[in-house]
Amino acid sequence: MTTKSYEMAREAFAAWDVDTEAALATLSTIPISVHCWQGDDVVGFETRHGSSGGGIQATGNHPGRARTPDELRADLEFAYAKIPGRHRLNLHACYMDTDESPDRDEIEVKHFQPWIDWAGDQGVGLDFNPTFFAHEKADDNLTLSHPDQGIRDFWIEHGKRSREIAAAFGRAQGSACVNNIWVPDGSKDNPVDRMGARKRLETSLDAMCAETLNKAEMLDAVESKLFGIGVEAMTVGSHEFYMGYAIRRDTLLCLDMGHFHPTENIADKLSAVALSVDEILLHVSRPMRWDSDHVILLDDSIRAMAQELVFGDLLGRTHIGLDFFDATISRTAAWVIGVRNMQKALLESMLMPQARLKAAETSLDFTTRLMLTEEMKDMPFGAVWAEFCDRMGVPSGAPLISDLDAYQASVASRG
Ligand SMILES: C[C@H](O)[C@H](O)[C@@H](O)C(=O)CO
Ligand SMILES: [Mn+2]
Repeated sequence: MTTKSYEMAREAFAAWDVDTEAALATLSTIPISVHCWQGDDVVGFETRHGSSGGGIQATGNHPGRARTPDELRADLEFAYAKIPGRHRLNLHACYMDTDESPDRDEIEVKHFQPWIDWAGDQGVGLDFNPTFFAHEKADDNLTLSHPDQGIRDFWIEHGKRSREIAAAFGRAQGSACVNNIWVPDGSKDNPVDRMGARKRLETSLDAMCAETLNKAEMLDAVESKLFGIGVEAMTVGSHEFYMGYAIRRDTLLCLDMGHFHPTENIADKLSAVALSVDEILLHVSRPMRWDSDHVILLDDSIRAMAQELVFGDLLGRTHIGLDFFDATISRTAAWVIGVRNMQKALLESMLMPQARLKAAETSLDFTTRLMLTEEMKDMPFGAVWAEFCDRMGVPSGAPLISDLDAYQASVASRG
């Protein structure tokens, strides 16, 4: 039964020609790809470990880190139950679930079979990522662009196998698995041969992706980065590098909100790159002074991103993934808060009087545009969101907080 506050909200939005029912129906169809690595601080489940973190690091020591695939799956099941709608899981190769100890160039579909089975049972679609960090052969902060052909070949093989695993995920689940390629390669100090490094990266990517796989099963994406810890002077896979690569090789382009200069508006990039690539992958994140990967808030940067997706009609060709990892708070709460904030931002954008705003802009009536956007801030979005949660059978408000607290208490004794 709909609440009185929702009925009032529905009428308030209708007065601006906004259909809340249509917005709720659309929101229920948008999957968010939930990143597995928030659950265990990007550690993974391999038995062999290297020292290289690739310049990414989860900080904090909150109790409850998932130590096994079973613990991670239990945490995910809890989190999904507190998030309205049906969503996906973004799995990294280092989260294999097997008694064997394959090196990265030896991974096979069988090492991920428990994830495929679980995802099928849960109705969760899987996305995938080769893992080019946390390995002794990545300790130079160079992988696919390493000057040593042997090291490049090792990582090319890892990438090939990852694509096959992603395709197997896609076949099993009946929807394309996005296979996102991020390599940490870069240079701490000023390099003298940027061109050499970039040519090597391009050649390696080409070798890795040489086999044409069915796009209905697997979609390659490439993720750029401005800089990382230890690679301050140059990242080989910069934005310009991958933008060009994605266009030349017809892959998805991944835009991570933490991978640009802090003054850049990442939302502004969506419409620009959408004219050159068919599909986009987003890593929605919250950089604070650097690529710190804080849990996303319902803040202006997320709202702007969501508004571009909705107003630019980009939802149909954008895969929304999250990328943050905070180990100072409950990891399950971090997932729930982050995914819900992304959904809230999308809902708010869908509830904007888009036609009126665009008409004002087209007629150069910037006063009306400004008045409208500011008036909208007083609209009862919360009542529509609460209705969505209610219809989807998930709690919000105080009951949600007590569920999150109770689950955290139940995992706090993990060693
Ligand atoms: C674990 C992910 O692959 C990683 O966060 C990557 O997407 C990235 O953003 C590195 O900074
Ligand atoms: Mn990322």
